[in-house]
Amino acid sequence: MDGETIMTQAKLIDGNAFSANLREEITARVHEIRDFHHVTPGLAVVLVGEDPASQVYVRNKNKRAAECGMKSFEHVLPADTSEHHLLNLIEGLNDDPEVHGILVQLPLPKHIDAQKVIETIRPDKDVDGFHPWNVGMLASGGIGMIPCTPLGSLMMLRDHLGPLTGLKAIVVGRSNIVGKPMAHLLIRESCTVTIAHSQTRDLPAEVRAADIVVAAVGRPEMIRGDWIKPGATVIDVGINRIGLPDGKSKLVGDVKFDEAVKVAGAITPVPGGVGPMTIACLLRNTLTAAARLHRLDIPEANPWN
Ligand SMILES: NC(=O)C1=CN([C@@H]2O[C@H](COP(=O)(O)OP(=O)(O)OC[C@H]3O[C@@H](n4cnc5c(N)ncnc54)[C@H](OP(=O)(O)O)[C@@H]3O)[C@@H](O)[C@H]2O)C=CC1
Ligand SMILES: Nc1nc(=O)c2c([nH]1)NC[C@@H]1CN(c3ccc(C(=O)N[C@@H](CCC(=O)O)C(=O)O)cc3)C=[N+]21
Ligand SMILES: [Mg+2]
Repeated sequence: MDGETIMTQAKLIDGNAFSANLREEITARVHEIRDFHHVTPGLAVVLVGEDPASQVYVRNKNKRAAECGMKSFEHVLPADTSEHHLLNLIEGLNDDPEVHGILVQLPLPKHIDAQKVIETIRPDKDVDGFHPWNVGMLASGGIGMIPCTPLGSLMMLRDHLGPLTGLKAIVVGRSNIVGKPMAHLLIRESCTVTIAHSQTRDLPAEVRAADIVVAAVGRPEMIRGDWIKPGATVIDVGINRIGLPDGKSKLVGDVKFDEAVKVAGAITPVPGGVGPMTIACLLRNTLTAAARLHRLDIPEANPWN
């Protein structure tokens, strides 16, 4: 390297470390409500079909739930499960006093109407925050369940940047599970928010204007280093498994990390960024649901409502 080249390196936002702290706080609260109120938060995870990636997430969730002292209930159903059967299962979980949080892993097989499934979950047990009641609460400023991935992303942004007031943010992706709720959270934080998607004209120029970039596209390494404004904060939500020439595979985000890390002020890695925060926020939402269902007056872990 010649002496005149100034090499900068973005700060890595460590989702593993942040989520470990959050889980520690959650564990303390779980023990507290177990000892003082005799309530053990319970999370039910429903997986339909045998998508191997989903199975990994479900295993992670169960493991982390147990570490935090929560109960977890796993329902793995075959891919040809009928919609009727799935709705009945959810109604049972809605009525089960041991279950405080219900998560149905998406995507669902095509013969099942995912929206109908989401609308069947009791809003106060909807720890994903996908039920229209919770969507509306977030959009209109009420207190509902905040979707886990956007919440985890916001916690990392606030930890790194402090107040986000007045910053220009772009969310690339407009899905109901990541892009739209993320945009709502950033509006609530008084950012000036752009939402980009597949029909956006000149995406690189839109990204270049932003102080905060949230990438939730599902296209491996699509966002390049020279799209990033120098010093910007980059949250890479993408989880893409790509094949390598040697036949193995690895996880990459939606941002070309090796390029972006030289331009950004801070960036989340994949893995070890948003993914672990998503799981920690799921447990946080389950604790919150248990406290609300039992009308317990306990402080929330890392409150953002
Ligand atoms: N870390 C975590 O915990 C989680 C990670 N993920 C990951 O995040 C990524 C996004 O997930 P999700 O929101 O469910 O994905 P979806 O496929 O539901 O949405 C993708 C969005 O990206 C937009 N898009 C697609 N191609 C382009 C393009 N070329 N330029 C601009 N925008 C584009 C789509 O636009 P349009 O609407 O026009 O089609 C759409 O709005 C995935 O990699 C997923 O695996 C998801 C959930 C949790
Ligand atoms: N109803 C529903 N809610 C979801 O929140 C939901 C969903 N369906 N369907 C699938 C996506 C994806 N998702 C992830 C969660 C954790 C990691 C995670 O823990 N990732 C780790 C490790 C990943 C690995 O090594 O495989 C990391 O990025 O470091 C990733 C992805 C939740 N999703
Ligand atoms: Mg999707």
